[in-house]
Amino acid sequence: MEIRPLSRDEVRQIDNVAIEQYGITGLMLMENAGSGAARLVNEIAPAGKVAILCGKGNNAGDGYVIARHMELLDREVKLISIVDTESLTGDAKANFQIADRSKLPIIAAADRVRLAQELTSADIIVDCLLGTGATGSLRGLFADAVAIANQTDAIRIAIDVPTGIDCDTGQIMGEAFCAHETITFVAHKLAMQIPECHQTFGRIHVVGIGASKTILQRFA
Ligand SMILES: NC(=O)C1=CN([C@@H]2O[C@H](COP(=O)(O)OP(=O)(O)OC[C@H]3O[C@@H](n4cnc5c(N)ncnc54)[C@H](O)[C@@H]3O)[C@@H](O)[C@H]2O)[C@@H](O)CC1
Ligand SMILES: [K+]
Repeated sequence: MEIRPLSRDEVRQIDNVAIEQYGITGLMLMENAGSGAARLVNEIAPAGKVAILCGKGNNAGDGYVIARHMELLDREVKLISIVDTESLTGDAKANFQIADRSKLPIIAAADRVRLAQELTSADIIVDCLLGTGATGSLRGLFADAVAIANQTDAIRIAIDVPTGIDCDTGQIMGEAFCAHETITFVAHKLAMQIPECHQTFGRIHVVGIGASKTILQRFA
């Protein structure tokens, strides 16, 4: 089913309707998002070490799901959290805990030096720092992580939206993760229609999250 480009508010509406009116839980949506993204990452970059950069919100939650599915695809994968994982909440926390109990490598990178060490050894960097919940200029280590990732030779893959670009307006908030590929959920976001932004998004792929046709049809 073809969906038109969506605003931040519209994707939130879809998530909320699926969760509140249809009983498709946030965890189900995240599992579909993350497993679909993992399969695509594996297709886009079938060999090499994968580093998944994680922030604090549900975009990070996707990262923890992606890591679990990448491991099942026999990929060498590590998670790099730039926030204190104790501060995670909701579905992101749940998927962090699953990853942790599953003994996936989760590295706490609390400073620039550690971040640079961890990112320079990766062949593929997956950006799960910020998604549609990003507001304002990148703060603290978020800005450092984006800058360091952009300086590497790795294949850079953004999940949902590259960190640092506003998904509605395309405005760059300081520096944006310069993605070779973006795996976005449900449909393109408004900024993906803006020609000046194409360089930041790279090639765009759409992955469904399992919201049913009755939920999506008003956005067709
Ligand atoms: N149930 C759902 O709503 C689903 C959400 N999904 C994912 O969730 C994402 C949206 O999740 P959230 O709304 O939690 O948002 P984000 O994951 O974008 O995170 C927002 C959080 O990051 C921090 N933050 C915001 N702007 C910042 C800045 N400029 N610098 C540093 N920190 C900043 C704040 O703590 C904020 O609470 C989507 O992009 C998608 O990847 C998918 O898993 C599909 C299902
Ligand atoms: K992202």
